[in-house]
Amino acid sequence: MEVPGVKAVVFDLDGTLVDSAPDLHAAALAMLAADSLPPITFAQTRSFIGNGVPTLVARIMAAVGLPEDPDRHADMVTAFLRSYNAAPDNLTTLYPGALRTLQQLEALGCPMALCTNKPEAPARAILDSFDLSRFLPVVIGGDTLAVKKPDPAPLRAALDGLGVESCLYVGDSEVDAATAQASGQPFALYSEGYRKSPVEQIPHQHLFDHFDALPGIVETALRLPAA
Ligand SMILES: O=C(O)COP(=O)(O)O
Ligand SMILES: [Mg+2]
Repeated sequence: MEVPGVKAVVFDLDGTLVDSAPDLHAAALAMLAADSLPPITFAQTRSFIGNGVPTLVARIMAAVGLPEDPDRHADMVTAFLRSYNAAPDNLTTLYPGALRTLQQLEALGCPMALCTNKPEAPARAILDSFDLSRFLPVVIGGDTLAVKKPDPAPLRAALDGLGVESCLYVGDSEVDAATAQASGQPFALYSEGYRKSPVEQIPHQHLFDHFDALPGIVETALRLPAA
């Protein structure tokens, strides 16, 4: 494939390749029940996803009326991860066409990586469980570096891992758009994930609502002049 433009594709995970909200919600409910706290709704959990587990837990604590308390927060993050890491792929599903798209991009010789705010261990477990690890040799999780998205460092680390300078970043959220912008990389927005704002309000260069559209977008992006 001619690649005078961007050199690779980097994917977000939650709300992009996989619909993981049901397992995140199950872990949230287990964490709350263990502390005899009231449950939150699935819609609440879904709306709290995007900035990593510590922020997810802080948002859950606020939603059930707990005051800010760093020690309790640390304990609840531990409880959340104990439960989540035990079964991160139980209720999680791949979005339609995602596997086929990865296969097509691999056939085109396109290097690919993962850059997620989910901690690296459950992110890798989910990739293994769906047999996706073979497509994504580089995985940067929310705890891989000292900073998370929207800091540009995780996406830059993914590029370094692939040995390329530019990519199309594919994600579902405001955080992903800000990460791409901060890194100076073009962004493809998947509209069916966990975004909170209308798509018009999320900066993007490409937009798709089904993975079948992504290979065509990637071919176009790879031929554009580098960002
Ligand atoms: O764990 C999160 O909060 C979000 O993860 P993501 O970066 O894969 O969307
Ligand atoms: Mg996401």
